[in-house]
Amino acid sequence: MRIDVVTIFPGYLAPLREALLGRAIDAGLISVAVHDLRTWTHDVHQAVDDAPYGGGPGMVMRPQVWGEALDAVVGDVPSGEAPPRLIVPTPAGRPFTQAMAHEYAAESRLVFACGRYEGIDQRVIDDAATWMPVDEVSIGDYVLVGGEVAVLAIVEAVARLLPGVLGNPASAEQDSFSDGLLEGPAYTRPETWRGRAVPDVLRSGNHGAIARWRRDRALERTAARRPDLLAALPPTALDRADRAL
Ligand SMILES: CN1CCN(Cc2ccc(Cn3ccc4ccc(-c5n[nH]c(N)c5C#N)cc43)cc2)CC1
Repeated sequence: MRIDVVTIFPGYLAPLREALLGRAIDAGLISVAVHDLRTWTHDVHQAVDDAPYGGGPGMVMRPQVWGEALDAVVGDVPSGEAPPRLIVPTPAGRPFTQAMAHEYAAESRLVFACGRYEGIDQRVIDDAATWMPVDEVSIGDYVLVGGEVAVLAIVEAVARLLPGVLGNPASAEQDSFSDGLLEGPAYTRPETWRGRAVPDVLRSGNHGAIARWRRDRALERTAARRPDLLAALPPTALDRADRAL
């Protein structure tokens, strides 16, 4: 997978080259190119923002700079080849979900536009949508200062789903949300730590009992922390034992 990121703060994306993602890049599983938006300014101040039409606080990112940047970064899409998907993080975006991470993992190329200030002139998104799929997404109901942190989160969520990136593919298969529930508590050695023992069932070797215990803890945690996920489960998702909990 090829990933391009356009931002006025390239250094914000440095963590993409660390650890697991860094190894995936070194292994050639993904390529990441980070582009400084100011490359496409033509004035001495390298201005990327201007006052909002209609008034209001803050500044809006200028369409001319973004238009030239996306034209250059996306480039000419060879005929017959699918254009990349453009992902624009924004507080007003569609909630980013694990299901979307799987959709994006199936793409051969993703381009990310990192806004700052009050966001990017809407005409940039509208123009881009005439020649490539565009998703305006949000990583959560809280307010950040720009799109870079969201790109780090989205790229990590997508890259870990790519074959060969995770050492243990089973981890991705047993993700939280993969069965619609939050995962339950996890334990490792020592058996007792600060007077707290690991639940006996986990040391019993009884795999059926362990699976049941884990399912029960996942259901309890989901009911307590994310009742919306429980309500969204199809009726067939809960068996008799689940309902007895
Ligand atoms: C008067 N009001 C009018 C509404 N604005 C709304 C607003 C507009 C931009 C910004 C800053 N910003 C700029 C680009 C950008 C991209 C993503 C995100 C982002 N935040 N939270 C997420 N989950 C995000 C994601 N993904 C924030 C961004 C903050 C708040 C506030 C002031």
